[in-house]
Amino acid sequence: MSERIFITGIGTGVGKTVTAACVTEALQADYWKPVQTGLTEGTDTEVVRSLLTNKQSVCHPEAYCLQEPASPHLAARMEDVTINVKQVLEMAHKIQPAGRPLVIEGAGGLMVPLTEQAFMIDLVQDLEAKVIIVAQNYLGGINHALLTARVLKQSGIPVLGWIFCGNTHSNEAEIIGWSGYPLVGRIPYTPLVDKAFVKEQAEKLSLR
Ligand SMILES: Nc1ncnc2c1ncn2[C@@H]1O[C@H](COP(=O)(O)OP(=O)(O)OP(=O)(O)O)[C@@H](O)[C@H]1O
Ligand SMILES: C[C@H](N)[C@H](N)CCCCCC(=O)O
Ligand SMILES: [Mg+2]
Repeated sequence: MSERIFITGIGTGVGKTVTAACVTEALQADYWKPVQTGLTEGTDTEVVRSLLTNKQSVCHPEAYCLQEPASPHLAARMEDVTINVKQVLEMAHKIQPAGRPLVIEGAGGLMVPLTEQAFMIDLVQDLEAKVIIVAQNYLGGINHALLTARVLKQSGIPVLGWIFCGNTHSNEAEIIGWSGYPLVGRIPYTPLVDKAFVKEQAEKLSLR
């Protein structure tokens, strides 16, 4: 099986999609967001597709698209949809490009319920993916970052390291030091997230 890289975050809105675009561009990988919640502002898949320069990468359709901007299990409950994890895994197998990595973006953080029985972290385990954790600097972020790191460590999931999105801050050294996971990269704040920015950031990531 080709490599699967799961992009998680210390929470929602921390820059997972922008980071996923940079990682996808850097590896000329394919991109997949299995479960999208919240559709009014467009989907993460559309955003990533619009940010890639290389011609190889394919952005695959979601397994589930749910209207409500909420945790997948709640959005599914509201729309009377059953998220079938087995189907998600079968789809991952079907779309995985031969010889190329698949970058997979979660919804929210790792302890977000995906179904009434399973969390996002359970999907990471089932997918046998390696994880990149996206962190952002805000008051309370050290706690969110280290909780994420601890749950990954306790689950024995392989972690490639941290990508910090937004302005640099001394919290980064704390998060790296306490977690023991390395720095994969920094994606600085920009007034305009566009293809040129993503390409430039992709070249700076330490992914190998
Ligand atoms: N480096 C950056 N510079 C400027 N804006 C950014 C940067 N990174 C992310 N953003 C913006 O911040 C917002 C949240 O980022 P993003 O959509 O990547 O978060 P997310 O973690 O993927 O959220 P979700 O949990 O909804 O998937 C977006 O409007 C995005 O364009
Ligand atoms: C709608 C949002 N942008 C994300 N797609 C889903 C975030 C779920 C977060 C749930 C939670 O941690 O409370
Ligand atoms: Mg996103």
